[in-house]
Amino acid sequence: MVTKNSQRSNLGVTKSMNFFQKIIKPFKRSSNRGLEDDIDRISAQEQKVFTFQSLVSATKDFNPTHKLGEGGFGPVFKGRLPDGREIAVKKLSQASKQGDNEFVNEAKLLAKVQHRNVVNLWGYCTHGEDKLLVYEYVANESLDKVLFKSNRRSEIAWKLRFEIITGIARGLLYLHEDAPDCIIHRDIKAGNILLDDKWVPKIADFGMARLYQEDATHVNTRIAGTNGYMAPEYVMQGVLSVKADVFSFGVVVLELISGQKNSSFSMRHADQTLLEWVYKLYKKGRTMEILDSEISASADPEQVRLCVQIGLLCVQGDPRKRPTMRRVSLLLSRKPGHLEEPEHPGVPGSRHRRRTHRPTGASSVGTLSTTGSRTDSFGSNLNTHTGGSNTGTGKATPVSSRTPTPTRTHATRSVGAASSSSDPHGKRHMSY
Ligand SMILES: Nc1ncnc2c1ncn2[C@@H]1O[C@H](COP(=O)(O)OP(=O)(O)OP(=O)(O)O)[C@@H](O)[C@H]1O
Repeated sequence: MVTKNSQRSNLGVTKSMNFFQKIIKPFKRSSNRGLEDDIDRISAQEQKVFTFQSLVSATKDFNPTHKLGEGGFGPVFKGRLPDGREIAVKKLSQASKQGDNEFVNEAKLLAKVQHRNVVNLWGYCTHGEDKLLVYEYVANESLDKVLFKSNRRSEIAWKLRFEIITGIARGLLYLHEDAPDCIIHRDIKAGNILLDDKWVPKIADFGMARLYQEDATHVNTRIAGTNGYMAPEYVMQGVLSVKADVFSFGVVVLELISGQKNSSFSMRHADQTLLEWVYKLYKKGRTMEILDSEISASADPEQVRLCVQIGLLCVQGDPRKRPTMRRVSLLLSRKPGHLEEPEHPGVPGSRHRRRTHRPTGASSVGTLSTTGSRTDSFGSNLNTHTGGSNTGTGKATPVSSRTPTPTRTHATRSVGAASSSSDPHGKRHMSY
């Protein structure tokens, strides 16, 4: 039996429920929507996807006043995200013929490459024909501008230069041995070292070869290196290994010490390169004469000598003799006991290279091709298998026995004789 009292109290419950629902209803709806928005945002962040509209807003519609410059891969714009973070947006030129899916897959992989000494890729965007990469913005200029194109050279005193050398070494070691997918940069040069507001060096443009695969008809001269920094074996025979990056690193080290640009040094002194000049002075025991006169007062002679010796070890003609980046980092981080004597430096190559003949089934790297005969003991020839992993056994796969693939190439880690170490992780691919 329903009493008046119970009716009244039921009414009270219903009334208060209605009241409660009224209060929470709009809140519930908006909180659901908020939740959905959050999930969308978080998943976009996870996927590292930027909408085109967000990049248009961030760069004020790619306003020319926001343009930081234009390199071989296309223009770069400075932008600011709604959360205040500054970004550098690289609009890739159409030369990247990749399809959207392939681009997205490669960009996702590159976005996992995160280190204090590399320019971190925060995400990407595809919009019609456009493909864009979104990087952290690095506030100071690139090393080449500070060192060669301004009168700011003296701002980077010796201590700073030593720290820059150490930072680049760490970044390269990470790319070679510790990144999720092992990366051979192929274009280490002063212009690809960006400096942040605390002068921390960050390696830019890593992994671009993944986004700019060339095909049989399209010769991509941009991705494979720059004048004055390229290892001779890469230029002449198309043999690519981590040791090619070590060579380029050595050139940057010697440029940092001397304050002289290798390519313009050769123009001024027709008969020798910066590397040969350094080598001769080193051999004569006149190492301190190599040092940039602008910073001689600030220099620690012992550190200068160490860096010259490391630089010269890195630019040796024979890649087997060059140290790995792990060894370089170790040498820089403590006083070396015994450091071997560097041999004569190799002749650095330029961008204008000879295209060698490609044997059937071999895959090309940049503008160069592998040759079946170059399965050197230093071991870093191409491995064109896409699915298999580098086992770290150090055995270079003969080019002729490999499965050709037009889209992706991997190289085996350099593990041969004297100087190379095996892949500590054993299972990582080589990427360019
Ligand atoms: N993440 C970044 N933060 C700040 N500036 C950047 C960033 N990335 C690139 N830049 C600047 O944008 C300009 C163009 O850079 P980009 O790397 O595309 O070409 P480049 O280094 O000038 O030439 P190249 O393509 O021959 O290497 C340069 O001035 C570079 O310093």
